[in-house]
Amino acid sequence: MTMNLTNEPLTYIANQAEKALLYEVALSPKPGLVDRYNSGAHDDMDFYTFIESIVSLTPYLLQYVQLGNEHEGSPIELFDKVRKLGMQAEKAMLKATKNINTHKGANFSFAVLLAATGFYVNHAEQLPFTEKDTEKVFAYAKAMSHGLVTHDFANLDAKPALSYGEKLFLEYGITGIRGEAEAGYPILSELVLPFLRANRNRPTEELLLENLLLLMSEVEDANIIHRGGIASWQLVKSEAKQLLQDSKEGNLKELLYHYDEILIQRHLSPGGAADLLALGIFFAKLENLF
Ligand SMILES: CC(C)(COP(=O)(O)OP(=O)(O)OC[C@H]1O[C@@H](n2cnc3c(N)ncnc32)[C@H](O[C@H]2O[C@H](COP(=O)(O)OP(=O)(O)OP(=O)(O)O)[C@@H](O)[C@H]2O)[C@@H]1O)[C@@H](O)C(=O)NCCC(=O)NCCS
Ligand SMILES: Nc1ncnc2[nH]cnc12
Repeated sequence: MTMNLTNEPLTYIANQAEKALLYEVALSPKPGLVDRYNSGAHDDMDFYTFIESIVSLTPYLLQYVQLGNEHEGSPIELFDKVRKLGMQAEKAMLKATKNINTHKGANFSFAVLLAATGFYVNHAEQLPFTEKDTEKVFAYAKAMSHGLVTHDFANLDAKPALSYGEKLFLEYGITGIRGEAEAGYPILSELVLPFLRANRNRPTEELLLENLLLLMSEVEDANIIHRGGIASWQLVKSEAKQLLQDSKEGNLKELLYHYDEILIQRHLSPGGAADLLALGIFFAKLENLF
């Protein structure tokens, strides 16, 4: 029998997710992405669309944590509950953005990870998180998402309209955000969080911009692939790696302004990396890293 917490620590957890979404969109200059300076390679959304989107998702962030905290069944049963709530959140988001997809991927992952966090946290003293706490949440998220890829991508041939993610699975076997969830978010546990922990004393903006480049150099970003194909994605990955090297000269922002122009010209946007950056910020906040 689990002990359900009062709302205060649960609200605290949901607030860190809201902050993470705000930090991500405010971070500038981000190559190809919407930020404070421009709309990157997007002509249907801007900074304010993201503000509307985040405000529409905010009440759901707390509900995801509460759902997890009150849950008493299996991890798969929690996934089923949270998927339904996530669909309502997705509807609210699309209403607020006038049908623009700002945070479909982020909403999905925050739903899974906030529910897993809510399930894991039974004592207010568990906050702030240690590395071990974060790992336990990933393990639970993995159990929640067991079988997701097989389940979601079964019978695609019979579906009349396919999402970008579904098309990429059929064409290349790319599993996107579902694959990341089913594996327990290794990109966060093995790449993002070790980087943020090791560099916790650096200025936040610089740290997060570098973290975004690090993600762009590794993530199988379905957004870049659906817009530009595999060759464009490979090129972006190697360019991001090179930029990380070059920025050791202390000119990170200058390099990023320039690379933003390049990705705008190529009409490419690393939306998957942006979502993962927000998730990384959330756990960094729970661990009090900045
Ligand atoms: C499982 C769902 C959440 C999504 O399934 P669906 O098949 O509908 O969508 P996907 O195409 O698979 O993409 C989902 C979003 O995931 C992001 N993403 C892509 N690659 C990765 C990756 N490697 N790691 C992490 N995240 C990734 C990506 O989001 C970003 O892109 C958005 C813009 O995308 P898009 O609409 O394609 O826009 P444009 O390129 O601008 O398109 P055009 O204008 O050119 O047409 C941006 O917002 C970023 O967020 C993908 O969009 C869903 O089906 C589901 O289960 N929903 C249920 C509700 C729910 O979430 N429940 C709670 C959890 S169980
Ligand atoms: N800042 C951003 N710009 C474009 N797409 C995104 N998806 C998530 N964050 C984004």
